[in-house]
Amino acid sequence: MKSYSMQKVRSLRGEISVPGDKSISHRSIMLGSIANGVTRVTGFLRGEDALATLGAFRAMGVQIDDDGSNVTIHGKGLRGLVEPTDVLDCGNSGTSMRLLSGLLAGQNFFSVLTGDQYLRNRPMKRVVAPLTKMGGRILGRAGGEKAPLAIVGSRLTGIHYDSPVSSAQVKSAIMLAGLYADGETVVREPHLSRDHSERMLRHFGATVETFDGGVKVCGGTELSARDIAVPGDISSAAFFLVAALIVPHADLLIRGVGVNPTRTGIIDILQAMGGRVTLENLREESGEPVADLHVLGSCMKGVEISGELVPRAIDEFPVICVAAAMAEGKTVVRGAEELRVKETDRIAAMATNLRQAGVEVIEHPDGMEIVGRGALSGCTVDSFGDHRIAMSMLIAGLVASGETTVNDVDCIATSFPGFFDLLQGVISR
Ligand SMILES: O=C(O)C1=C[C@@H](OP(=O)(O)O)[C@@H](O)[C@H](O)C1
Ligand SMILES: C=C(OP(=O)(O)O)C(=O)O
Repeated sequence: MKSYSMQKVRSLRGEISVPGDKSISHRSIMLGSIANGVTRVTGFLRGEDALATLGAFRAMGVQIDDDGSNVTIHGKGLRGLVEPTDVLDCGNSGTSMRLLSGLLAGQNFFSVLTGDQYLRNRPMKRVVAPLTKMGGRILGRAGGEKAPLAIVGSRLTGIHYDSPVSSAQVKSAIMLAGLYADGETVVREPHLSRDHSERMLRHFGATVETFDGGVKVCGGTELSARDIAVPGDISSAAFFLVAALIVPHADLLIRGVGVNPTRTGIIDILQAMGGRVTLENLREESGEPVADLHVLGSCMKGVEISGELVPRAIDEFPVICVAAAMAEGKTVVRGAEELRVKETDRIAAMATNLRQAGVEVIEHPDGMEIVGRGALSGCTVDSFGDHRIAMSMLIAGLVASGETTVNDVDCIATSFPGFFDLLQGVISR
């Protein structure tokens, strides 16, 4: 297992672009594969998670070419996938496993989904239960809670489902199953989660109706291939946003970042903390808003985060914790119990690691309190096998005294290939 050590930096400046959005990359392969015609994807994220999705569709008979620039998907239509001859390995990717569960539940073949030690420990009943209500037949370990999941493709019927969690993976799994179901499928959620599936389905010509609190899809409609330009991932940009805010006098421009309002909680939170982040050159590509983000070193203060902001910033909490530790005053996060069921328990992991860096952290079942002290001490910490914990602690290392070592950093490749080079390119010591 590789470790990486970071020393305190003197400054951070430059112009960068971050790799493509992970959520949109997964969905481009899924919808491109079941559409009629050829879908060309630019900006596809070649991280392990999205590549796991790509591998799964190749294993179901879809021709997907990658010339290093464009990914070209030769769509097979709604009913064109074929039974895979082996289990489908989703690696570390919850998005692959949960969305695939929905898509596979309505096929006319058998399939098995598995993943790495972290993914096999994450909750799957949240998709298995509603898919079973639709007529899906899915078995898994621990009574269907854990992968491997064995899926016997079945005839599905649309349902009206009130999801207890604000989760785009749950919502998307049910919507994808809904494409194969008789009648209409409606999903409601407590707060709006990312809506990339809704947007991309519409881009591919599906009838998708969104209303306050939910979404409706109708089964049986064929999709038409459409080209997709994947914007930069705001969840990857988040590490650079926080880096530039906490390094004194930093000045950074991040070009071409997806700024879908269901994903911009990080910007709202950092601005509320006093962070100088501005959106420039706002435009739209493939049905998704995109902008350049300009960020300047800032003095920040603690804030309270809860409610609808939580799903809008769900993957950014580890690095928000670093911003909070460098701010003045207390930051309180509540209503974020979902953080406990990500690649690792992100509340426990960040509490443990920030305490190592000298920060006072109080844990709650659904969140945490971080007492900002505007300074961090160098330390040695673990990634807990979680890419976002690894990158967050390396960002902390930019401003910590002495040296910060993060153990087990290979996981960064799941979402952010090129992270180290990009960071090295903007810092100076
Ligand atoms: O649908 C998606 O692409 C994702 C949804 C979120 O998960 P949940 O739906 O579990 O909140 C997020 O954490 C994950 O990184 C990607
Ligand atoms: C939670 C994440 O992804 P997934 O659920 O797809 O593993 C993430 O990327 O932070």
